[in-house]
Amino acid sequence: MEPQKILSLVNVSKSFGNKQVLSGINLDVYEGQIIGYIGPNGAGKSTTVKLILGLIEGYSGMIEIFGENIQKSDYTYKKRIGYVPETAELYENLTAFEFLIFTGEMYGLTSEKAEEKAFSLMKEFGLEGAFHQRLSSFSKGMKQKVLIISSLLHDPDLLFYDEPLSGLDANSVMVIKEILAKLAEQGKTIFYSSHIMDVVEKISNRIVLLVNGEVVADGSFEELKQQSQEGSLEGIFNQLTGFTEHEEIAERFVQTVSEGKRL
Ligand SMILES: Nc1ncnc2c1ncn2[C@@H]1O[C@H](COP(=O)(O)OP(=O)(O)OP(=O)(O)O)[C@@H](O)[C@H]1O
Repeated sequence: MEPQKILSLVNVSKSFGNKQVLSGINLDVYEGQIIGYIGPNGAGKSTTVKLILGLIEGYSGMIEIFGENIQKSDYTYKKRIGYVPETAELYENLTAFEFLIFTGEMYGLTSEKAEEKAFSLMKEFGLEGAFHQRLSSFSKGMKQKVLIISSLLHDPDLLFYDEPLSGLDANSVMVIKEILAKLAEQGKTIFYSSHIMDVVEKISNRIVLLVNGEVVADGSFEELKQQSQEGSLEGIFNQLTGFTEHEEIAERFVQTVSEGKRL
């Protein structure tokens, strides 16, 4: 059976004022794919994700999710989506329990089911003792785990993760990587945006590189490696973004830092 197309971007362009941020993005994403969506700071990655999620508006081209044009469909498709944003506004005064019940119910779970699932998932992360504590008292990594749980409570088919491992320790990173691989095996589709190249290299089965709002590479790590003759995704990234100046920049930076000190 042909894999199902989950997400499609056709010639999508977006400008903020007179600044063009995305220039004709074409992308078809299929069931079970883990897309590593990478690119330099300001390339337009978050903008792409926010457009797909309907969080920002005003673009040209077409975006389809689960076969429906998002400009024409109602909001029901959102129930099948999970999202961990780059910077999250957590309701810090709520406890983890309250926050997770709230998001679970918003996505259509009963409060009993949301509580049961939220507690079990918190427990798997070793956070059951903090279930009734306010999020304001959570460490960065604990908050990140709560966000990951909230993105999965309703068992979505399509996941958008923007730097999801931010603040997580090495053990937790291993667990999340494994979880993502298992979710993809079950047919979930994951759109994964990150700057941590070795993680992207390991977990993605397809890598899309965005530079200045344009897709400049799209393929598996093995395919990109063959095209570029570089051994690591970091090397491929440097090569395709034309960046070779790290030593010179560091040299000038440190020189400036050490200038003009009064003794
Ligand atoms: N609401 C906005 N208004 C004006 N410009 C914006 C807005 N959001 C993003 N931009 C601009 O769009 C460009 C792309 O931003 P975006 O956040 O999509 O980049 P990114 O690839 O996710 O970067 P990073 O890796 O740093 O997170 C940047 O130049 C940014 O300044």
